[in-house]
Amino acid sequence: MTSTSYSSRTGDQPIGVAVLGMGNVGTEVVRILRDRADDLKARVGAPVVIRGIAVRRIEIDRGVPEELLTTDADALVARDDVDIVVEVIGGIEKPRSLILAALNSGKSVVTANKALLADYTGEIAEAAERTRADLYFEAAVAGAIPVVRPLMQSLAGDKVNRVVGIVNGTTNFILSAMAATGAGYEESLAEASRLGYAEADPTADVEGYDAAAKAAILASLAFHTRVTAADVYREGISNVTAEDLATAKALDCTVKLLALCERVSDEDGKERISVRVYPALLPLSHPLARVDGAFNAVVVEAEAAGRLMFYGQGAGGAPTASAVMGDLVMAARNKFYGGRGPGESTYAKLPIAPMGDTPTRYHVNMEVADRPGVLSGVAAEFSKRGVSISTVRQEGAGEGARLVVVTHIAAESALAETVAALAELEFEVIVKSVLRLEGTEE
Ligand SMILES: NC(=O)c1ccc[n+]([C@@H]2O[C@H](COP(=O)([O-])OP(=O)(O)OC[C@H]3O[C@@H](n4cnc5c(N)ncnc54)[C@H](O)[C@@H]3O)[C@@H](O)[C@H]2O)c1
Ligand SMILES: N[C@@H](CCO)C(=O)O
Ligand code: NA
Repeated sequence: MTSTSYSSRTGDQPIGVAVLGMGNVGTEVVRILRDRADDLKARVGAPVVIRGIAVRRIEIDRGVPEELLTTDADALVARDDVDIVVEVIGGIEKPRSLILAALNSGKSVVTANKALLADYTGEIAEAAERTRADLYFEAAVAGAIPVVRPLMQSLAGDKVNRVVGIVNGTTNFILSAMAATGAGYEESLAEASRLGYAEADPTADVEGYDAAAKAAILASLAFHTRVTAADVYREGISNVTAEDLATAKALDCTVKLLALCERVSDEDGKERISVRVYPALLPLSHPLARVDGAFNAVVVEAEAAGRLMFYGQGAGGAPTASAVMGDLVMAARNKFYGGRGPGESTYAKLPIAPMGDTPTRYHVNMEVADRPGVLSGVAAEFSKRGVSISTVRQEGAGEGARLVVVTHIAAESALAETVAALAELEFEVIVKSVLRLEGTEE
């Protein structure tokens, strides 16, 4: 006979919450907790009460009673009247020890910290399993957009084959501004920081680390396999030029920083997973091409469900707080009624495919001398390595003519070898840029 555990709480006993960090996200979480206290009580079954808010400096006026503020996050987490810990500090070491302390003592944790989850997913998930504590992190991927819960729960009975998304608001904001108005990279980044989208260190955004952490989380959920940030191939947007965007426009494409998670087969037909983040050309007809500004979108392809698309605000204090609050209500209900949210699922343990085996299409932009034999010489280098050419376009004539080759699907390693060989040709070929082309079938 199985036993069922019910909470012994009554509706008079509040659920105690500790909020760690009062920056962009924490400020909005605290505001909603205070402004919506009656609704939250009705939705949970018991009052949800802030026991304390950990901040770095008390003296700043934050519009909350001063007695709620503390600089001692460890002591706040350890309080007996704290049932749920909301971590919105960011960073790695401090939140790691606070989250582990909370989980080890059976407290529920809600976090928006994708960097931490992607690096320490094993340690944190195992701590939650040991004490059967709740660990919720909807805000960690694509801000307000429900995507963690759909993968973990709604699609738990389906087989997910592919997840492709724009999951970083800052870089999407920058690329959209550069494409639409020709705005500069630096000024767009400064604006994204001012609007509260960028990480404390925006290198995490522009170099793709933030998107890679989110890709690791998405792939873990989609493929029931533990994937960490180190498993994700990553390129950021710092090398994307105004010329790349102009090229994209001429091809009826745009450039987006994509997170791609997919099942791929090795030569023996065994299943592996490929998880990667890079800027890529995307046809304007693709649904992700129309996602602009700090908006994010995630397309999930599942065997029975087919294609699903999730779209919305992927960054910013209030949208992210919405996702945190959804998790907080879940965790509070579990405290009140008993029961537990879903834990980590890693049973499939699929291997990660090396980046060199990853199949993609490429757009190769070359400067060449327009002389007899050059085009056939270039084409020969592609065909020698099994990289099939889809289209070739020449622009200009004489020295410095442009040759633009678009390939069919080829392995990353074959393309890299081709580019290296082109540089060795006796006639002059300068590869100006190589952009991957996603969102097409061939
Ligand atoms: N801003 C967003 O759009 C967004 C979206 C999704 C997820 N996130 C994640 O949410 C987390 C918070 O992001 P944010 O934008 O609010 O960051 P933020 O830098 O605005 O806020 C963090 C706050 O925590 C405080 N803090 C740092 N160390 C502390 C400590 N030891 N004790 C108490 N307070 C401490 C800082 O002073 C700061 O006020 C990060 O993990 C981030 O990756 C942010
Ligand atoms: N810095 C992140 C915040 C949301 O996770 C972004 O720009 O998407
Ligand atoms: Na989300």
